[in-house]
Amino acid sequence: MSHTYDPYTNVIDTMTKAMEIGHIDQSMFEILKNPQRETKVYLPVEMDDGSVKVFEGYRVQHSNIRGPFKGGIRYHQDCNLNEVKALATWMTLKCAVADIPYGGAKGGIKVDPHTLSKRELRSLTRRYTFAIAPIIGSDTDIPSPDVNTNPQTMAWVLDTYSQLKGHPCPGVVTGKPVELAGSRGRNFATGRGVVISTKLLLAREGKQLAGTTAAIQGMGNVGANAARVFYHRGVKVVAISDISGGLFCEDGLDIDTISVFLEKENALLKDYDAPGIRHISNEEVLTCPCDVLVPAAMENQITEQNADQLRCSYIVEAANGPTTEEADAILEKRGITLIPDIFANSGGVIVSYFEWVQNIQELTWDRDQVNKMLEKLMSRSFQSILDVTEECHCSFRMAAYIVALRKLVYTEQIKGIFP
Ligand SMILES: NC(=O)C1=CN([C@@H]2O[C@H](COP(=O)(O)OP(=O)(O)OC[C@H]3O[C@@H](n4cnc5c(N)ncnc54)[C@H](O)[C@@H]3O)[C@@H](O)[C@H]2O)C=CC1
Ligand SMILES: O=C(O)CCC(=O)C(=O)O
Repeated sequence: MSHTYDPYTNVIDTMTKAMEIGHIDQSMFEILKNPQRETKVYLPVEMDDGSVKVFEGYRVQHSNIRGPFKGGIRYHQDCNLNEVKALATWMTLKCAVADIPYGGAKGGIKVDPHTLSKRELRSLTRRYTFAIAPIIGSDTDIPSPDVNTNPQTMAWVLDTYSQLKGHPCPGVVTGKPVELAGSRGRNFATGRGVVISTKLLLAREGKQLAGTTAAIQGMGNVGANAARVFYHRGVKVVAISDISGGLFCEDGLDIDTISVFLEKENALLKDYDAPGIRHISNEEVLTCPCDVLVPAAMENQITEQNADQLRCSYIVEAANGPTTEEADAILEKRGITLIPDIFANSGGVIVSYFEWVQNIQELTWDRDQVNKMLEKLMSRSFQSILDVTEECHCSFRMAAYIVALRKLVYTEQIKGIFP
């Protein structure tokens, strides 16, 4: 039966199932069911025409059981508290799966940033930073980019926060420009991690990246960088899309040329053309024939409405929460193997961790060192997920949740919350 999609219900239901399958102490669940803190702020901004507009913003701090709160900031017209709660919860689970010493948080502002000038966007970001400044900091809560935010946004957050404190505070955000103490490799990291996840999955089945076909929904930071790394590793990227629609080419798209086109301001795929390319809808990108489907846009894209029509063998979730619970069940029945978001897109937060470590130690690592360490950490956490699929005879999603929940429960127990 179809119902209104609620990402927070999705994550809580999935956690509930994982607690049962993984035989995890249920008493802990009451703690993880609710975020530790939900902050809602109202942000007045003077617009370019002299009027004043008030925007709604959020920062949800789900858990700091395993370390400081950590997670991105999203600007989107549909952003709301429930979505941010789900995203914050996924961060807690993701950092536990990756085995990095962070908890989970997420922030957002309900705004379509494409309707604002650069000055308005900067004012809004500064207002938001002032509003959440009392609850963020290098050892408390460390934001980073997410949908419609980027290194420029992080530079504004960093500058505002540092002015408030009266000294440079590079460790307060990650995903900063390299010139402002950002890490080499962070911008590519989530996309690179998606490719590492795909490689690990295929290797387990005796297959290789080269020669595989992929379709990617969303050509932003994550999707576009995954597409580039795939392309350079010999993957045939047959379909891609952005908010304006999709492109398809059976022989594989020229991702380098398309990437150059997308770097122009306000570039949209609907305006791209080249011989042999067919313009298709966003829905068709999801259902086109390919080996690996990579949803890299928003939540709620693979649903009970289209799960039956997918023509891929594997799904690698680059976005957070792209698959609904109902769709998950259909995919499992159909034998489509899915690598879940809390592992597949963990490359971003893993390299954020490296950035923070470099900031604290006042060191800089080179790109090779970052990429090597990223691959090492992801291989290690993939193995821990694989072990649980074998122990509990469950899907990769269930196994990843079990890995995370066991660590969270154990940490809580050794800290001594329970008698
Ligand atoms: N930026 C990061 O480091 C990380 C991002 N993620 C997740 O990855 C996903 C994408 O994030 P970013 O690439 O950073 O965002 P972005 O803002 O850079 O790009 C989003 C892309 O998706 C497209 N898009 C938006 N709605 C769409 C729709 N309905 N259909 C098709 N395309 C659509 C946009 O046109 C754009 O190409 C989100 O779920 C985010 O939470 C996860 C981990 C880290
Ligand atoms: O890099 C980070 O801190 C987190 C990125 C993020 O928001 C995510 O993984 O969903």
